[in-house]
Amino acid sequence: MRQNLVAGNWKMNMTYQDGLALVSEITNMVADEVAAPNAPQVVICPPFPLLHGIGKLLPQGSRFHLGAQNCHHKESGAYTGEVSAKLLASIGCEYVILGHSERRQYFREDDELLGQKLKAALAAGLKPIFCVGESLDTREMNETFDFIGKQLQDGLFHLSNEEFDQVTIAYEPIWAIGTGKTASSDQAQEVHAFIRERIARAYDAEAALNTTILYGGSANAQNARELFAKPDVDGGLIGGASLKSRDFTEIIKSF
Ligand SMILES: O=C(CO)COP(=O)(O)O
Repeated sequence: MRQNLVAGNWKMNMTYQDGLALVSEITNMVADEVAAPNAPQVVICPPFPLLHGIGKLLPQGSRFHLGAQNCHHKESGAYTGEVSAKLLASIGCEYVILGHSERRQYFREDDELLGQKLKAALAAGLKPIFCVGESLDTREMNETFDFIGKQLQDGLFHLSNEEFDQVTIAYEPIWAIGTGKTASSDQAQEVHAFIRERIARAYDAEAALNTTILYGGSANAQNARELFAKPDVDGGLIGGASLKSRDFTEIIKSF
């Protein structure tokens, strides 16, 4: 189902104590607001050890949801140090980020592995937030659309219609992540519209209209409103600015 959504990807930041304090601040600041009709769903994606504690702080049945930043591709077994999708679901996780460029780059996650992770997440009842996005080189060579088309085709469009229904897509240009150099709202809109068109081709027009597509990459309290005003931008996947309660709350209110 297409919805306005803001997800905070904390990456490898925060201690347990700081994380709980941050979430308490955010839920208090957001609860003070009368929910606007287009108020977004909010997904908090902290590191694994914080998930359970933060889950307990999120008001039940509210617009706050819990998300993980990764999961293993097998259901269970001898995989020392790994975390299964099933375990995540059992502690109240609803979402999982997959295909983030940092995991593709630093942990060599390729389309085949991501395909298995998508299946494992979906089998456990988690909703994947699947990331795509081009490097600066790719953009400068005018290959952005080919590159993202291939990421979608090889990484995501093998899912069945029912499986694809559960997926949120995040467009995160690598050159904008953590650089303070955000894509312009027009650049974001252009790629989001392209993604929607490719979904229509791979599935159907209804699937394209129903897919939530987020923008990520140096989104902040100053630029969120302009980005979210674009017709194909349904919200954001926020890194740095999700670590500050005031900034993140401002972004949540930017619809
Ligand atoms: O990678 C991101 C979210 O997943 C974006 O990070 P920044 O918002 O820090 O650029």
